[in-house]
Amino acid sequence: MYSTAFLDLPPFQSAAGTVRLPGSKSISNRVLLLAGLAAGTTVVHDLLDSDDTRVMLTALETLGCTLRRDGSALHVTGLGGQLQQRNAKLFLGNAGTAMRPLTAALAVLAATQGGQFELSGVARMHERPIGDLVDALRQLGCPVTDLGQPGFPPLRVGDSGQHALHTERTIRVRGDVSSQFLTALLLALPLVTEQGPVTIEVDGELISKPYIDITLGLLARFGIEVQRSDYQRFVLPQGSQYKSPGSIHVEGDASSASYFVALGALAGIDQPVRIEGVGFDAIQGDIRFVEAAQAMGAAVTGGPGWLEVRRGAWPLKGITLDCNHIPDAAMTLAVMALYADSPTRLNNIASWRVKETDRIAAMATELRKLGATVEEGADYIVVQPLQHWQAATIHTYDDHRMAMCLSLASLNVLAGAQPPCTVRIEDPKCVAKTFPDYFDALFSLVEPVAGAVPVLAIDGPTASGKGTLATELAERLGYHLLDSGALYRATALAAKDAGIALDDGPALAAMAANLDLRFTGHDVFLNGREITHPLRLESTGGMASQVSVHPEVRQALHALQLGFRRAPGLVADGRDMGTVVFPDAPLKVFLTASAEQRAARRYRQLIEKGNSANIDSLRIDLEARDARDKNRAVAPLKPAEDAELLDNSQLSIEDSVVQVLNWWQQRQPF
Ligand SMILES: O=C(O)C1=C[C@@H](OP(=O)(O)O)[C@@H](O)[C@H](O)C1
Ligand SMILES: C=C(OP(=O)(O)O)C(=O)O
Repeated sequence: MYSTAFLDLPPFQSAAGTVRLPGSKSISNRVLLLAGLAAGTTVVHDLLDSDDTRVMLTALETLGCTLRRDGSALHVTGLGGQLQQRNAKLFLGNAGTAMRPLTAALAVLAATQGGQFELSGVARMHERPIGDLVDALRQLGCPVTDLGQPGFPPLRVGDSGQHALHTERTIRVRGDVSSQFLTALLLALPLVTEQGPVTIEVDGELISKPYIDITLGLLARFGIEVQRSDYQRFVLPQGSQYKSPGSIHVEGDASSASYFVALGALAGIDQPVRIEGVGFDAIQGDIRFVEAAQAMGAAVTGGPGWLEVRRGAWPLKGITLDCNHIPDAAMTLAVMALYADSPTRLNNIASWRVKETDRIAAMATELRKLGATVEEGADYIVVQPLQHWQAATIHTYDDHRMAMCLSLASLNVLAGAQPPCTVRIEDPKCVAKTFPDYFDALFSLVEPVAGAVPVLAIDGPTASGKGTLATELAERLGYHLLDSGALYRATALAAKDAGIALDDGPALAAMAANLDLRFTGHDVFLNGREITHPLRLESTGGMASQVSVHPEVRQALHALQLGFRRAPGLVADGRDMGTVVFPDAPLKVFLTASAEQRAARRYRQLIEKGNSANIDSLRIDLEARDARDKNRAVAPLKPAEDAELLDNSQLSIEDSVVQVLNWWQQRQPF
């Protein structure tokens, strides 16, 4: 996951390959609640692991459910309808699928068994309506107290007393703000069917109907057959009991699939984008996003549990569509619309305004930053095709779908953007709500425009602090890191293992070309053996300096180094990154510090690690190494002509990082 302040997406020109989707949020949280209410153990396979499911899991544990992980399966032992905790405070983040159903279930349990629960979330959750559900629960006789603004969380359900509920009454619930209120009642009211059937009627036109089908389908898996008349009247039979199906599989998230369906439609030019985990047999209504994408031109094939998407019509075709049945996935159409030949109008999407953010306003604002012409109304949005693209910083409003949708703007070169534009996504970690690894999945499929993956080259002499600076920069930018010195050090260690003399250039080069080197986080493996510690030894550094004087060795490692240049970008640390390996790097920094300072730093490092050291001999070694690096025939250590010089003798690490990030920012088009 990218926890950076922003993530710059370089322009991409094609996409191909396979993505395996994380589990459906809507199914995961329903299954968790049903398993938590049922008696016995339910084994849940392929559960979504994200912010929204984590808040549900924490809530269930707080309430006394037992959770046990077993590989990719989760064993949930439920309450069997009996409260174990009568008092708890639950924090539910911004998960509508946790807040609404838990409110209903706990309101009913607290009222009938005596208890009191407080449910709260993030600030935005406290702006998302829940009043229609609260009204329905009050009709039933459940005590519900507004702890903030009436009609919005936080709420207290129950008052510790026991109450007879009016289950004989028809419970009326409005359905035109969110279908989750009806879902919440359907999931909770089987708890009170002992005396007779319970009837729910919907007031107003129900929105997002396919989500009710998910609810009814999963209730059926847990042994409860709801009788439904249209989407208007629902009867829970007398004596309904949650019966665990024993084990249950969560299909991949169909809303998350929409980004990759769009990717295939835009950029699956020679090869398709294959999506695994969700297919035409999906129980999620958002699978019908595929029809909308096809109407815009996508070429889609599929079967049970898979889809393959290629570019069909190009440019895409503008469409007018009532999107009420696919409220979440429809956002993706708004970005696809930029690549169309005519305007796209998405109708009946008023619910966008009460989701993670006001999505109609947010979408219009951010698409306009890219240069688009957008018209918004109370319940619709019209997006014009985009000809004159602008690089933009996209604000994401803590809305996962804003981040994922707008990432598709990075394919602008396909719509003729000249030059192709970088798209900056602010707060990329907001995707953690439903798809923590979204950007990794995206990067595994897309091919950047040639030369468009940016490199930030940091060169400098030994002990100048390059490694620390480069690591920190890579972390702040979300970029890959190339510690090119480590390649030379590993070559030296491999030579030692193989008994190759350090002055035998050709033999060293032959070996370096086939180096079996693996970087895993901070650990390094050579031929399967961990070399993280030996790699850092002073003696290894000395050998590396000898190995690196051979032109053949440098040549052999060149290709290996170029391979590190992958999306979204690279911070390359070494001695010839800016001069030889990445001469087109948009920013080259030559880092220095006085020999005295560098010797002192190295001395402190060694002493801290419990090694003995002599500062004078360290300084002599360091100066000898500088001389060797500066005077070697091939790729001598020197600043590139266009390098920024940074002497960090008197700077803290943070000062240096800020300085380099400022230079980096000056080179951005934003
Ligand atoms: O029941 C569900 O799982 C959901 C219903 C939809 O909400 P609305 O009914 O509020 O449109 C959808 O937007 C949300 O992401 C998930
Ligand atoms: C509306 C959404 O979430 P929630 O389940 O919180 O309503 C969404 O995921 O797009």
